[in-house]
Amino acid sequence: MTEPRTILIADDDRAIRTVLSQALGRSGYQVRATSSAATLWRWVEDGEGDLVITDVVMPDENGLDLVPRIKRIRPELRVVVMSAQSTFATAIKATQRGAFEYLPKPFDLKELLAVCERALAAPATASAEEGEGAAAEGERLPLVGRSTAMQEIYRTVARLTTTDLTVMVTGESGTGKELIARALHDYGRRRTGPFVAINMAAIPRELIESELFGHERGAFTGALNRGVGRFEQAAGGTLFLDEIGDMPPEAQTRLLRVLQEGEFTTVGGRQPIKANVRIVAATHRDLRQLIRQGLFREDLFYRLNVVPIRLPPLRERVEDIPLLARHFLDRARASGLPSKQLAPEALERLKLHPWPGNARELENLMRRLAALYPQEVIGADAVTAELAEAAPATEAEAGGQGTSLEQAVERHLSGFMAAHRDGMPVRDLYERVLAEVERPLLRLALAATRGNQIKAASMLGLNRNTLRKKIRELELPVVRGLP
Ligand SMILES: Nc1ncnc2c1ncn2[C@@H]1O[C@H](COP(=O)(O)OP(=O)(O)OP(=O)(O)O)[C@@H](O)[C@H]1O
Repeated sequence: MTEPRTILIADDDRAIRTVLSQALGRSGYQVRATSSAATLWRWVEDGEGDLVITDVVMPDENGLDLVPRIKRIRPELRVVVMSAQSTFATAIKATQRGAFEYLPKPFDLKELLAVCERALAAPATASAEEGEGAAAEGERLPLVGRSTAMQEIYRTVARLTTTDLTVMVTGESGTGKELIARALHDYGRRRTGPFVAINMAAIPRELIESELFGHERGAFTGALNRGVGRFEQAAGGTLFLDEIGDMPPEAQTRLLRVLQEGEFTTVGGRQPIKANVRIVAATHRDLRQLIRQGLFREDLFYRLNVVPIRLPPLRERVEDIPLLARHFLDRARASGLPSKQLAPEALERLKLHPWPGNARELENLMRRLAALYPQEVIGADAVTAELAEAAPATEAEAGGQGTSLEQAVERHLSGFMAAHRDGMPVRDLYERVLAEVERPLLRLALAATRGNQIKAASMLGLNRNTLRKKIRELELPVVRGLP
């Protein structure tokens, strides 16, 4: 029999001390619990305990301030921080000050037990976590929302700030994917380096490789000088590959090679250059489906999807709406718009909306309300009116059931427009949008005819050669005999 391990608990809430002591005791641990930071500190100084679980807000001292002090005198002693102030700032602070894990309250006892087990099992590294003393502890952190889903994301982001792992952020348009990428950079190891973003959907396909990797003079028509690519610009920092699902196949192959070999060459160049970037990729598309359709390389997916972060749509975390709305009104005021409040009924109204454009749609709505409505307190009517104003035609107005496809397309397109409003080359929008429709249409027709192009062409009412040409242009996979 090995000696039972001792866990030190500090929390000023007696009920929590009791519940934790019982649960940990039942699992075979020895427990000492106190309501004060001072007592915990004395125990630690005396060399007691194999693990610490501490609350943040205690009457005599903030638990977060205690963590670095504990790490200084007993670097091997793991500290788990729990807090009811479940903000992004708490998650980041806990991690950067050297906590082993951060648990937003309320948490599941099973989860706590799992954390304790991990904390006691993992070999102790004597060095304090690297973030300690980091410049960016972030009092004015940009990520808002306290839903369970967001808290899980904060914990993941906080943990990832001490690593250089590749991250894949997925979520609908406007859910905050870029914001997460920035948070990973701003609070990560590479925060003093550059943050460079590139949006695959906003750059003409034929230029993506040279944008990413740079080009030599004369590498292609129009390349009058050597061009530095984003990989080189981001050296020492973070490279954000936005809308990665829109990356053309050749660029995918090249990117895969860079990830495998850790170096790249410019377009037209021979000299390998060391890649020194942390990669964060993002997409609103379903990459697994793109893989099935032959449009995204599976091997590249696994290289990028090292740590996946899924951002839930706003309609799945309506409890975040009041805080977010407040945050966006504050931002509107900071940009010179009048100060506004939302009446409780207005907030209730906001919670009923489906938010196809997510946080971005809410942000735009708050700006409009701040700009257009004279009253200081915004009521439910104003919200309803503005939501109706901005919405695509409703089913009833547009004539019932038959228009649902049109609505779906319109919603998709408005998301597309919103997503690219900052950097979309507007010249070929018509073509691009038609291609968006063409691709699934042709794919489905080919699937329905088991890849028989003659039948598919006749089904579509297209000339066979036209279909063949389109298949080539749209880079559709040619598969025969599909079920
Ligand atoms: N949790 C959040 N807290 C505060 N602001 C947020 C949050 N989520 C999103 N936002 C804000 O909403 C807007 C849209 O976010 P962002 O651009 O990061 O979304 P995205 O998912 O990258 O969108 P797209 O896929 O369309 O590029 C930004 O102004 C961002 O600051």
